Amino acid sequence: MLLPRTLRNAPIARSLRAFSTSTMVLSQRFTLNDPSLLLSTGWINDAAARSGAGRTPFEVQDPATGEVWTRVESMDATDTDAAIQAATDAFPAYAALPARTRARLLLEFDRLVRENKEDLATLVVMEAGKTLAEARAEVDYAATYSWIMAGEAERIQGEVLKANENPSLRFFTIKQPIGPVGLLCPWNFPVAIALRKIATALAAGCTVVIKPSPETPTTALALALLAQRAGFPKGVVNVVTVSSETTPEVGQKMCEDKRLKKISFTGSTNVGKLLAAQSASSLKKLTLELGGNGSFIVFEDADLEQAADALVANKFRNAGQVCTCANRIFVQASVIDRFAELVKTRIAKLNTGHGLDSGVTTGALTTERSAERVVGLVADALENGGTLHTGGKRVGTGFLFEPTLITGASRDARVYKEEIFGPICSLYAFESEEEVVALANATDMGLTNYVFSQNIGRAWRCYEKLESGTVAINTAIANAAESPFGGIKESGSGKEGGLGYGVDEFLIVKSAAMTV
Ligand SMILES: O=CCCC(=O)O
Repeated sequence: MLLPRTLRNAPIARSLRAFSTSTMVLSQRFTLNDPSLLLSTGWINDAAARSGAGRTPFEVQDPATGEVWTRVESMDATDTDAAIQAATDAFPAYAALPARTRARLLLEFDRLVRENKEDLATLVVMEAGKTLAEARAEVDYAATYSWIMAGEAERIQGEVLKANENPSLRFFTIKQPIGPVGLLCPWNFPVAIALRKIATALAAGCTVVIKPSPETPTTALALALLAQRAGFPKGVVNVVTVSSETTPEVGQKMCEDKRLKKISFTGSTNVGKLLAAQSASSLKKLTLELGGNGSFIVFEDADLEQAADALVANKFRNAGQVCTCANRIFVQASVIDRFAELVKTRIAKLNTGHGLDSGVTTGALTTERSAERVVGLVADALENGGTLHTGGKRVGTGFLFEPTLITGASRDARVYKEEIFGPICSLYAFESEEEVVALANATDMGLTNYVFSQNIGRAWRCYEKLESGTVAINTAIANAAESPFGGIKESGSGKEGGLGYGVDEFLIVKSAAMTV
């Protein structure tokens, strides 16, 4: 790989520094092929950072058991200031690298992510509670972004325009990296969403300050270390690890600090609104991937077996903690009983447990808070007329919850109105296409909707009329790196991934005029 001379030898020396940092592994449940990937402090200027205030590290729990398995240093607004300065200092030189150099660095980063797939997947299981199969799939999915963004780095181009009413005037545009950026990452896809944001920013020529969730700091740190080993220059990738106590001050600092030119956030709509308010003082550009309350619509002319397979795959993936998970499941009245039976049969084959144990198909909710919330949602659905067909209870000592099927809950139930973010399927009957489109659109959210029908005209009409960033037709898969992903209404603004869309979020367009 042809890198500038200053970049070529740097990774080895810097990696040695990383190895010398102490990590705390408190679990016998797993081993890593490369134990140096597990870091316990934040990451600033290509070195493990120690918080100056000497605070007690925060605990990271294994969601399947509730046990603490590692501790990570809790950083605050002062540490964030240092991380922002590192990204600011590194920006001019990084932004000036040729696009092909950035592409090569990204390809090496991509190779290292794939090479370390097993370790990254193991960390995902331990911090997020997924099954190993889901965690491996997440790393594969993550790497589709590092791969595609390497190509995107080379495709950033401007245009030449002729002024139609003035033949002697020409206009040009160039696209330039927006500057150092803040990436606020969620716990439900700690590798995929982080890498999607990191790779896109790096492709554009931006330097980054990453704030992972308190639940899932170790994978973000491992990604930073791999970025360093790939040869990204010092200060280009920085990570501020936060406890739940320091999260608010660090988020606010990142939004208000004028050195960061953009925030990309994935998380809840409420937090997205708060970050938007905090970013107002610096009029920071925002990409917000927020909550959903998507519909999964099954018409009587659908292939019901296919729809049931898709629903179970969609709804119980990551224990239902996916922003694109179906929330309100509308089934045409003539087939709802049969469909419920098909879903129940499939749920009976699921096995909830620790993600590293064999035979487990459904992992844990990531936090105690989520598990308790899901308990409350089921109780509320039953109080609002719902019938419980299967599931409905917590199991084990951690945050495991049985895959659950409810029918007949009213539209007053919280499972209808709120984003469930847990393993609950709640089915509602509808009569006509017009009715179900109106019901699906009667929400402030607009992320993803699903339509199952063999009638191509009907599927197309729904695609056009449903108010969401994405409509998936006869499939449970709503997203891929090639497709622009992002919500409308209160599900957010801006796009991630896609050809040109995601990277444009990290670029400014500068125009020029010239007389010829
Ligand atoms: O939670 C949201 C994940 C969305 C996706 O990347 O498919």
